[in-house]
Amino acid sequence: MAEERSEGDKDAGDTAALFGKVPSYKFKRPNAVFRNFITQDGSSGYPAEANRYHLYISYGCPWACRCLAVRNIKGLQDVIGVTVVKPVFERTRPDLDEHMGWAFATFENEEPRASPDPINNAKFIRDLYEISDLENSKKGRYSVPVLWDIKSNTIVNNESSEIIRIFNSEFNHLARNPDLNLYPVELQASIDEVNSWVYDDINNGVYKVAFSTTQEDYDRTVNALYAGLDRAESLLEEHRYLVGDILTEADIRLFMTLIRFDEAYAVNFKCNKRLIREYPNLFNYTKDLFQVLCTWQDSRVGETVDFYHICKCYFSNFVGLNPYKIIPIGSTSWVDWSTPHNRDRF
Ligand SMILES: N[C@@H](CCC(=O)N[C@@H](CS)C(=O)NCC(=O)O)C(=O)O
Repeated sequence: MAEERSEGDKDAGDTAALFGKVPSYKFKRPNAVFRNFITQDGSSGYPAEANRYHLYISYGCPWACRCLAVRNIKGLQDVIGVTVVKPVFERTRPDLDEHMGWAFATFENEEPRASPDPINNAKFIRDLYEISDLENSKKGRYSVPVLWDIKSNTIVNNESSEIIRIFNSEFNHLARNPDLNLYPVELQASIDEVNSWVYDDINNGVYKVAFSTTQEDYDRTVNALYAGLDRAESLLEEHRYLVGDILTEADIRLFMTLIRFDEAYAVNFKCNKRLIREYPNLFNYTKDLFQVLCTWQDSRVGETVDFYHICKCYFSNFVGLNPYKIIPIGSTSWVDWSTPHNRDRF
């Protein structure tokens, strides 16, 4: 069930490139460490049970939001709980080291839509990694999403591409939408193929652009990003979704990058050759996805998009890119993702 080559495995590397410091080397996304699977039959040691697992996310993070979107669209809201962290990093061990990371709200309403941790009463995502595996956690990357097993008190998986597959296939006996299959067998090869270039050029591509430290690197990565967007634009000329006419995980994965693009990536990440709202197909597709996901069986995936969290997260946490943490005025006020689109012509 795992992706043969998971995204985390592809780009092993250093963590300082991600946040805070200005890196002097090429951007590499570090490996996710926890890679266990939950299975319906329990054969993996982690059986799919209601209210046993908990998902920790940030609304800023596109990787975490894909997990939230799949959990919602499958109708697992009453089966898998969710806690949202605050959008801005904090010092996690002020007396010990310099680490800045995801923090839980200390009380309800401290920050809109962020909450205290109801499961572990942790203060930081870092605490969850240290409870699970202190030695490995010393490598120092404490990312979201985190899928937590309440019963054995550990992180089960922190790789979004795997968590969405777990939610898609392993909880069907508990899901409100068991028949929705975002990774059907007959489309798996096509989905994998699309995921591969969408990940390299677009999902992860925007980060490669942002963390380029030479003009040469920037030129190369930004050209790859726009080649990827152009490729998606022309695919969407022929079909409603990326892999034909049915919604798959490939769409949810692309959507989470597109919806952040004009606000965050075009500005803070220097991805400004063309905005998503200037691409006829990508713009309408993003609206379509937003609307389909919002209304599908009350999945309320639209609630996974929170521009307050997105802007606070992107403009505050990448200190090397935006040292004064100014949040630019942006355009969310005029882009209404719920306005008509032309995608139902297919
Ligand atoms: N491979 C991971 C990547 C997740 C990831 O990069 N999350 C970022 C937020 S967008 C994070 O939590 N970074 C915090 C840190 O690295 O300390 C996945 O797809 O699940």
